[in-house]
Amino acid sequence: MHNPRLGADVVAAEQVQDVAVTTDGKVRFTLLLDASDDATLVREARLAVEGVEGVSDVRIDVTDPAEFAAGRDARRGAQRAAHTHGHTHGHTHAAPAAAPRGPARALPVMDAAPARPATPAAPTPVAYPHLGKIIAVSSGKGGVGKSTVAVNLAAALAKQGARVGIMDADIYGPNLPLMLGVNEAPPVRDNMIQPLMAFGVKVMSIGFLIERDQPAIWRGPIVMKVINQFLKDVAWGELDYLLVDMPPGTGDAQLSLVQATHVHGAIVVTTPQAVAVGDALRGVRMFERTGVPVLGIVENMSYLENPETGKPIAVFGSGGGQQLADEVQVPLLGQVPLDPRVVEGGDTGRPIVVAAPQTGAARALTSLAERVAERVAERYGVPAGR
Ligand SMILES: Nc1ncnc2c1ncn2[C@@H]1O[C@H](COP(=O)(O)OP(=O)(O)OP(=O)(O)O)[C@@H](O)[C@H]1O
Repeated sequence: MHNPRLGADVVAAEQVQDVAVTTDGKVRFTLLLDASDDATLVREARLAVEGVEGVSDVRIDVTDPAEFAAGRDARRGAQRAAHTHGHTHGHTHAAPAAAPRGPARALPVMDAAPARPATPAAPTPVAYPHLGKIIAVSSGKGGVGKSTVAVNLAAALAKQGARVGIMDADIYGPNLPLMLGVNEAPPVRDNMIQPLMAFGVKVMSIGFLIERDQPAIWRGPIVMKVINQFLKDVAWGELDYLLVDMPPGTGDAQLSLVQATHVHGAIVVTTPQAVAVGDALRGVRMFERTGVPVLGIVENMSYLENPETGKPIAVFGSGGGQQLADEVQVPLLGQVPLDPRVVEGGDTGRPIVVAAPQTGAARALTSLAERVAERVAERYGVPAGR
């Protein structure tokens, strides 16, 4: 497998580490992925290994090369310390052979303990074909209107006849209940959590399960559990799209989602200011590094419409979304104007595409939904039954 950045094979370039194989064909390895590495390497590596005869399962831990090196040094230090403690038993210890950094240090066939128990292997993503295309709506920083875009996109896709679900993975600030005007404990039937319905969209939020004022004491591992449970234990039925409203930034939830399932695409929301665009760029890179195709950029709060002429007034500068889209070579899927009715829609639980569909903002969000459906169809074909 060739890495275009290095002009070399990934194995020769020592990007593949800690290879372990079980007798029943499970393969696990660490892939060292530099920030500037090609986005598709993870998926290519998975496909390449899956294509090998006898391989039944592939787990890839994607790690930053610097982090990997730091972790290795720490492990070596610990190994040395362990070997220098006083021994009363009679055998001699071989010096802790500093593991030769040969290319792709293949461990022998391994059925017992993992080589590096301190770093749990990334779980193998589970496919949920009945959920349709899973699309993460993300942003580099908070407050750019990511949840607003997500709920309006969901409602607009449903209006266009698609079967749509939306869930949030934001344990710190779940916005869906307020923005979609639904907030009650979801019923449980046959051990499955029943999603709530709003504007033709099936909704599941952490906000349904926690008290509004409860402190956000949940951290990392809980995110993974919640995401898995929402994917597995919610009675979504057959969907065309499942939108996931991600927390801002590039943290646990993003990683948890891509480890939990195959994410078909990401939409990155930004505002026109350069600073928001810089954060968004990091968001895009994160998805690329984990093999999730970025479907495109949405520029929100792009401009204000002059109430008399309808002409755009650039309040926060202009061109940021396009600049980001050009830089990462994905389309700018839409530009949504600033409109106080968007806020009202969010606060009253009636998304603007439903409450005031004739407004410029609603029209921009509706055409955004069309563009997203087109992008998904270009990549994966038109959903069955549509
Ligand atoms: N196009 C718009 N015009 C006017 N107000 C908007 C627009 N988009 C979003 N807003 C408002 O901006 C605020 C932040 O939006 P939202 O909660 O969707 O952002 P977010 O990026 O999801 O933030 P966080 O992830 O931090 O919760 C909300 O009050 C929302 O109503």
